[in-house]
Amino acid sequence: MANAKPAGKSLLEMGLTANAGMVDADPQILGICVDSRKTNAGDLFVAMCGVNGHGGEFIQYALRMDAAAVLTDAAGLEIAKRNVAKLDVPFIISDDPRLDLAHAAARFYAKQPATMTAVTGTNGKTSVANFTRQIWENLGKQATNFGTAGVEGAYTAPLSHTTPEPVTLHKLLAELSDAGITHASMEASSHGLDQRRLDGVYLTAAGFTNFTQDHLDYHETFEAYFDAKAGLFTRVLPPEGSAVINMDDPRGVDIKSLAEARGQDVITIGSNDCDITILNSRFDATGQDVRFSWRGDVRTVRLSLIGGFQAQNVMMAAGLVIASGEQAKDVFDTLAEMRTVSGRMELAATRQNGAPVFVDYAHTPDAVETALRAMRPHIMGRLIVVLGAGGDRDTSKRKLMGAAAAENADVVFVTDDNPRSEDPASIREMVMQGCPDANNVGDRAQAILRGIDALQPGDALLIAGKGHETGQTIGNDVLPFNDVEQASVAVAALDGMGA
Ligand SMILES: CC(=O)N[C@H]1[C@@H](OP(=O)(O)OP(=O)(O)OC[C@H]2O[C@@H](n3ccc(=O)[nH]c3=O)[C@H](O)[C@@H]2O)O[C@H](CO)[C@@H](O)[C@@H]1O[C@H](C)C(=O)N[C@@H](C)C(=O)N[C@H](CCC(=O)O)C(=O)O
Ligand SMILES: Nc1ncnc2c1ncn2[C@@H]1O[C@H](COP(=O)(O)OP(=O)(O)OP(=O)(O)O)[C@@H](O)[C@H]1O
Ligand SMILES: N[C@H](CCC[C@H](N)C(=O)O)C(=O)O
Ligand SMILES: [Mg+2]
Repeated sequence: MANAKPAGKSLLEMGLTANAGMVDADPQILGICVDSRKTNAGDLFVAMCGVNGHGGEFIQYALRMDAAAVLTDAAGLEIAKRNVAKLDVPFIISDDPRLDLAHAAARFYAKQPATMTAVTGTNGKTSVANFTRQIWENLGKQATNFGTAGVEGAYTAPLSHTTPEPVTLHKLLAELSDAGITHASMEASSHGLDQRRLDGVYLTAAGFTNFTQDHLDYHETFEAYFDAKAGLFTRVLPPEGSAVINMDDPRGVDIKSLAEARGQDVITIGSNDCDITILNSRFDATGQDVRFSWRGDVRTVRLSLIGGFQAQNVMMAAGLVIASGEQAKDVFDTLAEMRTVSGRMELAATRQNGAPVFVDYAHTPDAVETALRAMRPHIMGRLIVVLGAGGDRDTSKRKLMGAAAAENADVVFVTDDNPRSEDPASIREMVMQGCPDANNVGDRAQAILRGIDALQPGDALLIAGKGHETGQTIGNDVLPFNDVEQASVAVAALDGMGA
């Protein structure tokens, strides 16, 4: 792996000016750190106000580790003054330390793939980012995508956040650049946007998929959640960038106005009178044929993907690639090559009687409804679903997820999905409030086995919520668990190993 750690930089080179402490000093900054427990000598320590407390409390410890400078806000400075006798390093006091951190990290690492896109929206970010990378690859580019499933494509690495925090993000971008990656597509989570994690990235284009309920535990109101997402267009994407917008979502029109007000070019996607218009679709057991137009020019493509929403995601990826400079015809010529994104409507196993088992990452009410409704035209028989809801996450979505399952599937199994610190039975009870007739089977492997056992010829099973995940988080333990593997094991157990 390339060593992306740059030589030291002065505060000035990082765009920072000291306005407290030793204001005349401009030390060489050797690294940037947001956690006092990981601070090294020579680091810029960034003390931010967080969910659990103010990072200002930890300035005293960072200084003991010989941090060379501190970036914080007025409250952080007051806390430091209380805890430290003499502030003998430069302090940068900012109204928005997270924003300054993002730009400082960009200047510190100072490299990124030249062509970069980001996508936001409640659902579809990972899928769009992955399809964008696949299109670039098919056009012969050195490309990666990164987000919930880590870094994928010509460069791979694990990630702990969907949108990495600025230091991790810009270190990664420098590594990608050093490894010869010229094109990268990333996910912009609402947490990441709210916390300014990607404000230092130079984007050529940005996409908006949709806006429905999730993460109200963090954002509290729908408007705050929407504003966080809108920040991708009002703050991060520069005026010379292009916005690619799903107009079938009711909030697409709002994003379009915001993008136009900023002077950005707009490419619209939708089923009516858009730049890319999905005119018609024909679904079968293995995929779909899509008839669409690009600025009036009609084409068809065969996609080996299950679910009409996946065609929307593919078209959004095509829009992002076109917006980033590729010829539309070349882009559309690659679409038949799109492969399933891991854990997104992925065919995990097929029973001897022909009934398929799909694994999907639907973990919001809208995604559960969308995924189940999207499967209907592909199947002839009943639709069975296994789902749960995560612990330590938006509790108000649980009942709604249960209701979406009851309304759109014929048989429902409610099970566990990363209960984390919560009591798993209580989470299932909250889901069951939306689907009182469902089967309540806590053990996920057991629920999958029972769902698969229920499959008759022509039926299909959707195992929702964990997608590509490889663990079940119970308390602080992460037990190995993979829905795709469990589906194969269950089919083999029921139909015989040779099945
Ligand atoms: C709720 C949330 O997003 N929290 C993020 C936030 O933490 P925070 O600032 O609130 O941290 P805090 O615990 O209040 O501490 C305040 C400050 O004191 C510092 N500190 C704390 C303790 C100490 O001993 N020393 C010290 O210096 C902390 O580093 C922090 O800077 O800023 C941190 C640094 O950027 C993030 O790592 C952290 O992500 C936490 C771990 C997290 O789990 N975030 C999830 C919810 C998240 O971001 N998810 C989205 C995807 C969601 C989705 O779409 O599904 C993502 O992009 O991954
Ligand atoms: N365009 C879409 N509209 C509605 N639902 C979608 C769409 N695309 C994907 N989904 C549903 O959402 C699930 C998650 O998809 P994906 O992982 O691409 O979204 P995400 O936005 O990255 O999610 P996360 O917030 O976890 O990062 C899919 O498994 C599918 O059920
Ligand atoms: N990135 C999302 C994914 C949730 C997936 C689901 N398996 C869960 O644990 O709730 C989150 O952390 O909210
Ligand atoms: Mg994602």
